[in-house]
Amino acid sequence: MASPVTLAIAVLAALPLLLFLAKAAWVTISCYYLSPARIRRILASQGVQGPTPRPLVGNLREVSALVAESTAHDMGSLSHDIVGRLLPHYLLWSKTFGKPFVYFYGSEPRVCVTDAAMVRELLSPKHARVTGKSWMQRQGAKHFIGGGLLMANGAVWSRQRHVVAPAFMADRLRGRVGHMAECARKAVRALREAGDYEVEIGAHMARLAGDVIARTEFGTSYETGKRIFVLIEELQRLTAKASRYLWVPGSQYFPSKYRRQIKRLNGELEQVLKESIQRSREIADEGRAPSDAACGGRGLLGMLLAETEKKKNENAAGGYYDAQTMIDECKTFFFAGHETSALLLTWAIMLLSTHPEWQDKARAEVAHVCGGGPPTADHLPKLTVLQMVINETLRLYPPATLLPRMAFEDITLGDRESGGLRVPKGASVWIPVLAIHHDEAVWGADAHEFRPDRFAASGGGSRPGGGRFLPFAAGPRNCVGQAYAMVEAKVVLATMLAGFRFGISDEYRHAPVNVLTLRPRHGVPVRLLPLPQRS
Ligand code: HEM
Repeated sequence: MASPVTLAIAVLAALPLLLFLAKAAWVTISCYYLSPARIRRILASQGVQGPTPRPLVGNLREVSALVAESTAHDMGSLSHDIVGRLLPHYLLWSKTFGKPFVYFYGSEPRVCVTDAAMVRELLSPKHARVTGKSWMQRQGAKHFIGGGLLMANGAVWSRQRHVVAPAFMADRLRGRVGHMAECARKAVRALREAGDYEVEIGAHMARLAGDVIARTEFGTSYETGKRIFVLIEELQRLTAKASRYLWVPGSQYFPSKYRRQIKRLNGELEQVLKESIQRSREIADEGRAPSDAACGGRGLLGMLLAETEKKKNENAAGGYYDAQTMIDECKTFFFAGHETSALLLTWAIMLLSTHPEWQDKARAEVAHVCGGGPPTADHLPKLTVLQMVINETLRLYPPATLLPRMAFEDITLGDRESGGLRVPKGASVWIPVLAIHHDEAVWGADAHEFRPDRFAASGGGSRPGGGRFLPFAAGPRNCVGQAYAMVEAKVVLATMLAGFRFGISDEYRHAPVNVLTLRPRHGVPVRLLPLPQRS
């Protein structure tokens, strides 16, 4: 039997481990039980109710079951009334518990807010530093975009935003229009030469949007960057699978087949990006970069390289653009600048194919403004019908259907005296953009119809919904690529309209689904009728 001295030594030796385990247990209980329960109580005291959450899993099972049921089949008709299909839990719970209501995504409380004034306030500069992306979101995106701008928070986000934002200013965008038009012309030429009567346009738009971002921001092409896009897409798919159990405490450390695959693919992606960045750096160092190429020129990669150079010259320690941040930022922009734009173009072509009267109007405007030539920076503001079509597409089919913001401090939305909403630290506010865009109280009885002229009063502008048009979010943390995306959409759609008449294929099955972004489950097959081209 051990003597009391030996026992005391053993206890002392094990003390750090015991303390560590006790701390881990306390943090787990606090994160997964005490804090969510506290937030639920505070919200309930203000009348904010919701479905009863189960321990750990919250209301995840209900959300999954409702969405699985509503999206089990294609839509019977080509209706744009898609809120019940994509956000069935929102419809059910807002009806049952009123607005706002709260549900639990695992142990993360999500307060669903639609009130226009509260949404505006939440997205305003007032809360920009004290709200951001939650642990769950960051963990979910960690392996395919890492700590780039989209997932950064607080002071780090602010600095990163400050560095990249100038790359997307209006004066710099003018220089991109020629490249975008060239990419679009190449795509139209390839489609005409292939002679395909019927094509799945989504795949072509994804490739074209990839070509545009690769060329304008990274000084490369879709073909060269192809491996990057393929890897990001694959990583996104695997990460979504691996994240299904993030609600289980410590699950991020469990070994799984997905995690092994993610590690391997992420390693490959980072290697490809490192080589590409190194190549650009060498070209810039040798002064071989053409004046308008990405490196050393106007593109994002050029700005990031300049930033790291600046840090090196200043000999600054802990600069925000170290090698890993640079790689994460490249991943972020390859991802964010590609998929959403491709979806906007795809849905716009679906809507124009099914509304020939708007297709004719938009084509007539393109012919009138561009005179049969490629669209230029000076033409774009004059394409107001096209602008209305793009806005109406983004209203009906916003690629990002939900906007999440976690409160890192207690915040109050609205006037506390007159019934403002106190959002406790640790709660996420979710803005259901899709539901707001389809709200009849905002847009009228025809809210689910494709009626681009509702944007006519503002000359194709974006404000008829009184600040409730949010495809790019709003405030300081809005989409940094918004102007870029609009320029790109106009250039591509103008070129497509000049190249073809399009109609929806009999094979088209209307089945919008929300897989991180709002996409057509079976793609969008269209019939293309080539139009005569100016020689
Ligand atoms: C139709 C096309 C696009 C749509 C609908 C769209 C939508 C959005 C939305 C809603 C956000 C806010 C997300 C959030 O905070 O949760 C966002 C952020 C962002 N977008 Fe876009 N986007 C589009 C195109 C682009 C393009 C072309 C780029 C890059 C060239 C881009 C880069 C980004 C980045 C980096 C952020 C994070 C900004 C920040 O947190 O400061 N997006 N986008």
